[in-house]
Amino acid sequence: MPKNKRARPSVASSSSASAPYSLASRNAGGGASSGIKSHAAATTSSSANLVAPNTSLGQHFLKNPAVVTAIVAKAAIKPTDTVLEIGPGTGNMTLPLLQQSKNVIAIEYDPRMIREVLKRVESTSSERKLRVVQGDAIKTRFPFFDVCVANVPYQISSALVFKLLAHRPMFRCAVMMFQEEFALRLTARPGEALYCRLSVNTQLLAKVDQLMKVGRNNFRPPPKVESRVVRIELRNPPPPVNFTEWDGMVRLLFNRKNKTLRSVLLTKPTIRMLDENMRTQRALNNNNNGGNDDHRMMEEEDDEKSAERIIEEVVAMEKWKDKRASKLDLDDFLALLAEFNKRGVHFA
Ligand SMILES: C[S@@+](CC[C@H](N)C(=O)[O-])C[C@H]1O[C@@H](n2cnc3c(N)ncnc32)[C@H](O)[C@@H]1O
Repeated sequence: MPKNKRARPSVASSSSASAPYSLASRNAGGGASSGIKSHAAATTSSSANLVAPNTSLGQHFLKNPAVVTAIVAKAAIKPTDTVLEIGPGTGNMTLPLLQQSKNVIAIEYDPRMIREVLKRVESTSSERKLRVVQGDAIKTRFPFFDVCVANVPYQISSALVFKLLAHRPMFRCAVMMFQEEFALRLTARPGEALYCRLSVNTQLLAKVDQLMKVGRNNFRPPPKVESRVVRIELRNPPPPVNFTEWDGMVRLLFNRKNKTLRSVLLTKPTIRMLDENMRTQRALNNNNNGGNDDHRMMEEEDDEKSAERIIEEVVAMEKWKDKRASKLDLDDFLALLAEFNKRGVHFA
């Protein structure tokens, strides 16, 4: 796996995090509506692109206008849309996004970049449509948006995907650039080498499409790895599953994805953790169902069994015997979780 050398930025001080910047507010009342420059010209000739990139912040700017145009087209932005852009940098993608949308809210960590992107819209018809928030996108509360577009440092990819999967209200889609291997993990299928916890969690909550490959030389400076653009659309309605518990189970099973379920689940620490969860769950059930005799009888039967015995029973079933996480699909994981829950075993 290619290692990304860029470090995640340290968190901005709370006083500076999430501070909105807007030329519109600084310049209210002034400025002609000259319209933004053609994007090709803006990308290749803007002084913004002369700002020294800080690669420790993942600053690899898209320098090929054709790629920018293709990404913006894939986002299918409507004139009524609010677009959330993560990491606008010098604004190479921000400008065409502004042209197509009602407004753009951009979250950028580096104040130098914020100055550049604001400079590029100053005195244009887009000026009032742009709001830039300074902060770490992972720690900043997202505003309402219809479409998210992002070309971010690859080391925040995972946190960003999980943040988007959990975001409500649901948005129409997110079009995101990722390191190639990360993008392929999002859509990996059972049995493929890249199939992992990220794959099943993402596919449980969203539909992901691979849109295009983007070579290293489309960036300034070129990153060490190839990139891909994907579209993420949240499943609506979301699946009826407790995600914390689902992720608890999936995380355990993918720790050693090529081992049998039996050998992954029947370890001392796992049994201890599941026994603890069972005790908590039983205590809660007893409180909640104090007057329900049928339920109490079922609980008493379950009470006799330890997590270890229940795991033994489940992994011995024909459906789960000798199975490994690396070969199970979403329906298998859902069925496995339901089987454990039915027997009182919980993963969170
Ligand atoms: C790969 S550059 C992309 C810039 C621009 N979108 C483009 O395509 O040319 C990533 C941008 O994200 C910003 N950034 C890095 N970490 C960030 C974070 N945690 N939150 C918000 N922005 C971040 C960087 O400063 C940089 O401007």
